[in-house]
Amino acid sequence: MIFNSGSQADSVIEEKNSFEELRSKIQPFAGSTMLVETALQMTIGCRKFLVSFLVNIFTNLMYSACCLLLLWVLLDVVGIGAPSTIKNILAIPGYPLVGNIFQVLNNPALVYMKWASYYKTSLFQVRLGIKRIVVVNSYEDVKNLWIKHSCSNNSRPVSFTFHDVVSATQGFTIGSTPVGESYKKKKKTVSSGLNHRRVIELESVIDEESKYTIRKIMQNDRDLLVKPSCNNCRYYRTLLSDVDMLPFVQLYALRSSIYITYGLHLNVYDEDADLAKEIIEVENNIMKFRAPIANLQDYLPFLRYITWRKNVQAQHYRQRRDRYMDQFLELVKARMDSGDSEASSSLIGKTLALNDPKSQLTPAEVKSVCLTMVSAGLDNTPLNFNHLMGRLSYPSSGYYYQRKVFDELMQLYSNSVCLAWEKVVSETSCNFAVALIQETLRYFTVLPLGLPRATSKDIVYNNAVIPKGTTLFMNAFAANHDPKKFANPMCFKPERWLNPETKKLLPKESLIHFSFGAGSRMCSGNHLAFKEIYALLCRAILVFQIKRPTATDMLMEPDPFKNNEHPTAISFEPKLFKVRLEPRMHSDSDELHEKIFKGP
Ligand code: HEM
Repeated sequence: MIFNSGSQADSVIEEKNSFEELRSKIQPFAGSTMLVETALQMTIGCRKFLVSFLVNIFTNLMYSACCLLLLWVLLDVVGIGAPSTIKNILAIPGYPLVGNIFQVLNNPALVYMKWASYYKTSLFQVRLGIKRIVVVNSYEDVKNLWIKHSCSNNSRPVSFTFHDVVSATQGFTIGSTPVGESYKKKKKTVSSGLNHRRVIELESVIDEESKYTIRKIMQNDRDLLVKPSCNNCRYYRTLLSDVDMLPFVQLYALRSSIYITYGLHLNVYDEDADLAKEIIEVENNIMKFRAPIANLQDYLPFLRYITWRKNVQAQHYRQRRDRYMDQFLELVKARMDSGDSEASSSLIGKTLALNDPKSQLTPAEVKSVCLTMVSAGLDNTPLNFNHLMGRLSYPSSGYYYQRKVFDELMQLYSNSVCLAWEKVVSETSCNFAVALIQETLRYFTVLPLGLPRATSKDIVYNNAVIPKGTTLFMNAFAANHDPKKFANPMCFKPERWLNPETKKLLPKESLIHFSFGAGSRMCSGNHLAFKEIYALLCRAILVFQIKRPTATDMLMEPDPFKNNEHPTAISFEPKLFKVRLEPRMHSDSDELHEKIFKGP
């Protein structure tokens, strides 16, 4: 036998000695020498097998550990495959290979905000698997990087789940299209349909849709159907009078976008109810694939082969979406062919009829515009409105805000709810209502991390060069709650948008929030969203008193993070809450009641 080392030789000699000792002990008692020999051989065999087995395991473990160590050195220390660090910007410490990804899975905006405060810097970089991302937290840095550097900060990053799987057939929405010629054409089309002037022209749509929504809310509650002067529902309220406003507002936003886009009236409470439910469900689920962190496979590519369930889900929603998106497009084309004027004057109708080859969109670009229009405001507008309703249902502060809006409307419109009902669609003159909406947009910041940006050129900022192609996250929640800009930022205070003496709105430039983003890729639907919320809010306050729900556990939790049902989602998704609606009584409330039920 060849011994590898002295210690191994020693152990064999030791083993032999103990074997002789054992033999001498057994010998006197053994009936048969053969039997003893066999027993001894077996004992030694087992022992040898056990030792070699343990040595094998140990060797394999050592090999695996060495391989992992080597992999870590190559990938993390040497940096093969790892995104390179940007000099002069703090890099938040993370873990090998995955970086910071598992630290920011839940409520990433809150985690970033805490890091900004802990490391005393608004600007830092994180590593999410194979991607390096610069996160910007303060009001001032957001303003500088998004507005002053808007030409270099004007693209969108491309992700595997959203761009390659979900968007494979209908194309990307405009908000997720990287900058380029195609983006410019699509953006121009949507902007021309949603700019300030065009939104004023869309008054009739908002008038009809907000009236329809208020009527449906009233029809949903038997007590609200009675004329206000005969109504005594406040004496016998039950749990049934608590209402979840979100589905009504989602249908309001959906009907408005479908009409603006295709010139079609969806009968969302009757024959198109299933279709409406399908669109809301599918779009809501697709939004989840856009979440900046939830799709781990975007950052850890090897998961693309393991997390097949995510891909299957993404493909499933894509197919469901294809069905209704293709149907809408076919329908609008057929209506245009049959001379339907509403279809021809819709956004898509006008786009399809365009003859200028320069600005003409390809079929894929038309699909992308349709998709943007259907999906963009479907969640954000209703969620903001709903948050505001929750605020108004708080007994002292909320009731006070409603009184302020109502009194101002009465002062503006000759003390008539009927006149105010008409005017709130064409004018946005109620300062307190505007302030309430601005404060809701700021405080709630429905998209706390906005939509990610990608730099299209190098940006030199504070001694650092942020290279072209870097992903930037605007922590819009942190910037909107920056104490250097907003005094007492965690407090919901609509008055901050008003001049303390005149009670008029502050000039636009003096106070800005980032809930619609900023710069060249700011939300194209901001005028429409604002107008939709303003008209519905004023009309709701003219007709109802929004009260605390009868079930006390249904009162809204105002902190968006605590109230967030899906902390990994891209937008805040509040837990279910309700409000109670009582009819508002004013001198011409009965007349308004009749008006709401008249006509289409
Ligand atoms: C309260 C409601 C809404 C909120 C809070 C909101 C918020 C946002 C945000 C944060 C962005 C990213 C901006 C940036 O990167 O700077 C965005 C982009 C966009 N939004 Fe909205 N949005 C709302 C409603 C709407 C509506 C109703 C539409 C249209 C029907 C719309 C259309 C778009 C489009 C087209 C973009 C992409 C702009 C681009 O990339 O050039 N949004 N929105």
